[in-house]
Amino acid sequence: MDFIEGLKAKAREGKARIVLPEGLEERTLKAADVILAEGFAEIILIGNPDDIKKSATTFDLRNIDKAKIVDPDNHEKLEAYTQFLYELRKNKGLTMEQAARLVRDPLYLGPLMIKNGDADGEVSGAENATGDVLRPAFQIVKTLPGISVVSGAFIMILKDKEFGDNGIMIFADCAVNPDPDALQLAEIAVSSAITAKSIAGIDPRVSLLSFSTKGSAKHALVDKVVEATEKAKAMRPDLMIDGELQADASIIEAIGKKKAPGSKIAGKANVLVFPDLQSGNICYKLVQRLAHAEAIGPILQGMAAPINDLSRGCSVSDIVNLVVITCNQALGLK
Ligand SMILES: CC(C)(COP(=O)(O)OP(=O)(O)OC[C@H]1O[C@@H](n2cnc3c(N)ncnc32)[C@H](O)[C@@H]1OP(=O)(O)O)[C@@H](O)C(=O)NCCC(=O)NCCS
Ligand SMILES: CC(=O)OP(=O)(O)O
Repeated sequence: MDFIEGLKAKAREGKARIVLPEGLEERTLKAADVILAEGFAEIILIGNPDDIKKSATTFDLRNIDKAKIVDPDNHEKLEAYTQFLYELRKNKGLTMEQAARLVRDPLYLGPLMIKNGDADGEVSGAENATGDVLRPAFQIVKTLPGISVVSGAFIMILKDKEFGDNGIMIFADCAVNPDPDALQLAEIAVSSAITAKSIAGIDPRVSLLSFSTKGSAKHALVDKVVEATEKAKAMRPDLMIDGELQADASIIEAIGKKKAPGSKIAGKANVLVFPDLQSGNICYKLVQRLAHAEAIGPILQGMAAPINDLSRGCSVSDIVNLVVITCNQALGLK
């Protein structure tokens, strides 16, 4: 059984309730149809019910009637959620009028449903930018205890099975933190190791990437990665973490041996931690497009409930895959 089919089988056991706030978006609707046909999740679509039904007919989607549809302008919990949001955010200056407007925004409604126990997880971002998906999630669902920085990881499924574990690697942070400091980078490395084990099912070998390997270059940007590596090792001495390593030294055995002799990670890394969001986001997209890798994510690491983002460039199968991951996260938290 391949990786995704294995996760689908697990998801089927618990049938998590996944809310899709972009219920009128074409790829999202098509993905919902596939998921409902395969029966591994319950789907909640946010959007005007008549418009959703019209689109389902236009796209010839036969399973959408199995979804629960929530009209953001007219549902039984509108007032309760408005009051809830107001209470939650009034100390941040939110007024009742603003709360009443925000609860009609599907990107706020999804996290509100999760926080109130009406859904188990959310996937969105096929048409909205990442920041717009993240802000309501951060404000309403917040982070797991002990986590100060949420980050975005991709499970990369490479065509070349020689890399990672049978072609599976984790790349992070590719989505959230534009310029993490050393402590944040260390936390991202630890969270990525946890994602590798708990979601991808691989034993993490984490490399903190740089343009330098073990002192081959001197620069403040390199110092940050060196410090982050030390902090990550101190946070979790039980994990296999090393840095600073260049990309080739991380994944090519002969180069790892030459540039970082003695490193247990060099040449064998299956979790790549990028020094900032410029490098992480650029790199995952290049590997996805040039090497035709599947990129599943960004999976948000460290959220108190599974809320995951999509790239606006996603395909229907990318959405299905991320819903599978979200179901598995939700079942893991139950
Ligand atoms: C994540 C992001 C949306 C935060 O936006 P922001 O407007 O600067 O947010 P703020 O600093 O005002 O914080 C808003 C809330 O989110 C929380 N937050 C922000 N970043 C966070 C993080 N990485 N982890 C956890 N919480 C975070 C803040 O603590 C704050 O909570 P509060 O309002 O309850 O106090 C912003 O960093 C961003 O846009 N990142 C890049 C996203 C992107 O474009 N990625 C590329 C494509 S995937
Ligand atoms: C994850 C990501 O890069 O999202 P987008 O392509 O929508 O900016």
